[in-house]
Amino acid sequence: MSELSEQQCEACSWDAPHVTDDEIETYRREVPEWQIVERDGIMQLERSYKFRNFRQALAFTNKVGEIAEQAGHHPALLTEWGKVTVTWWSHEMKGLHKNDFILAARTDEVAK
Ligand SMILES: C[C@H](O)[C@H](O)[C@H]1CNC2=NC(N)=NC(=O)C2=N1
Repeated sequence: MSELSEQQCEACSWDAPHVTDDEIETYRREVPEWQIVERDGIMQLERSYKFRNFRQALAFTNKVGEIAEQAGHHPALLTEWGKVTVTWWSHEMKGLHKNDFILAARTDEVAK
């Protein structure tokens, strides 16, 4: 199986399957820096990246926006001076889907 970042996203739908605990364990090996958080009962994947200033943080934010548009799957982005927090989850199904782990892996790629 190819690396997560190279795999294709599926179309988002309300009835798509949530990732299982076993799948989470497998996927987390490729995105170990990401935390799983629960907000309002919704499981989310979250990581913060540090930068030297706001301009670099904003440039990264736009790169993440670009991969989101390419995939048709979008994160929550908090852009601050020297820091960007990226949170992925599947809005329509109110939880974590494999798409979120694929996009987290792609986010790590654009952070390099
Ligand atoms: C119509 C549009 O494709 C859908 O609303 C997409 C947009 N981007 C999305 N992004 C995320 N993270 N979850 C979704 O359910 C989702 N749905």
